[in-house]
Amino acid sequence: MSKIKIAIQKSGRLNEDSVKILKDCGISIDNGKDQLKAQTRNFPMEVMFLRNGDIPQYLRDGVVDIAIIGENVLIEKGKDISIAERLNFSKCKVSLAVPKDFQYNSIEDLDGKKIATSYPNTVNEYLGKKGVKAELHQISGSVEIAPNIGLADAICDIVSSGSTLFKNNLKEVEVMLTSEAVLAVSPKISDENKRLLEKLQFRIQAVLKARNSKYVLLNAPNNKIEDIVKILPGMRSPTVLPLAEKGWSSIHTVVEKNKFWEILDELKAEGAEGILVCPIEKMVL
Ligand SMILES: Nc1ncnc2c1ncn2[C@@H]1O[C@H](COP(=O)(O)OP(=O)(O)OP(=O)(O)O)[C@@H](O)[C@H]1O
Ligand SMILES: O=P(O)(O)OC[C@H]1O[C@H](OP(=O)(O)OP(=O)(O)O)[C@H](O)[C@@H]1O
Ligand SMILES: [Mg+2]
Repeated sequence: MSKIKIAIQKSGRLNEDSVKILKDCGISIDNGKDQLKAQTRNFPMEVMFLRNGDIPQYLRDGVVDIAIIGENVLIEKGKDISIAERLNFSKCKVSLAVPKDFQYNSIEDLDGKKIATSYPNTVNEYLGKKGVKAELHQISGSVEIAPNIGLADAICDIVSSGSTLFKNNLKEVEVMLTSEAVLAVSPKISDENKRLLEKLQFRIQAVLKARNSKYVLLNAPNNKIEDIVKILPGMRSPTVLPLAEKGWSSIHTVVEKNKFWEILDELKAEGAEGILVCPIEKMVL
């Protein structure tokens, strides 16, 4: 039987969440630590632990069938590689930044300047579109230090909380792109492994929907059910069950995680009591 080969980052920002999402899909990796390759239980899959930056080439060559990778890396050097799922973790921006005292008004201010970056293609494309010419210095890490040691006038790198920029006395002036972890697919994947990919995608979607939802249970007097049901969304519609106490019911439904607090206030105003909010493990619509 065929096995689908997946690449995940060996160590770094994506590693832990990549292992976690596979685990939540019921796929556990056998002794992954310090190995280049590992087998899995419960799914015909082989895991390769690779550097994030090397993964586009492995996908292109068909050495691996699929990979969990930062979208920014695909934009930089894997535009020919397709994305099957967006995974909603490792969210970040790729931005241009300059020293705080740089009088920055527009992108034209970078014309003729030196920019240090690990993302030369992304910067060149962005500047090209704006008609700006700059001199690029490609470095592979600690990019934010470059202006302070006189290597460059500006930088382009990943920004998340902004604390690395802050610590290096820099300010973000242009957001070139936003990124998150994605499931990418080799153009050389076989038909047999495409079917395994579909199975995996089905599981990932169930996990992501569940992560984004809460199961809500509450009690309400029967004369309030209609008003409460109007507030509540549901997968089809909320479940209403009678309580042992006459005149009262229990209402159950699924609510989107980021809408939950708002709905809670409305529910209380309508007389809901004993509200419980529970995590959902998997969700199939
Ligand atoms: N501060 C951050 N916050 C959120 N996501 C980030 C952050 N830094 C990086 N990422 C995302 O995680 C990916 C991996 O980053 P990480 O720094 O672990 O590896 P790397 O040095 O880019 O790659 P390699 O595995 O090739 O050494 C990045 O491509 C980006 O998508
Ligand atoms: O806006 P922030 O929240 O500060 O995050 C941004 C920083 O995070 C990443 O580096 P990382 O910590 O992965 O170190 P690395 O340079 O060794 O990859 C990135 O290269 C930035 O330097
Ligand atoms: Mg990094």
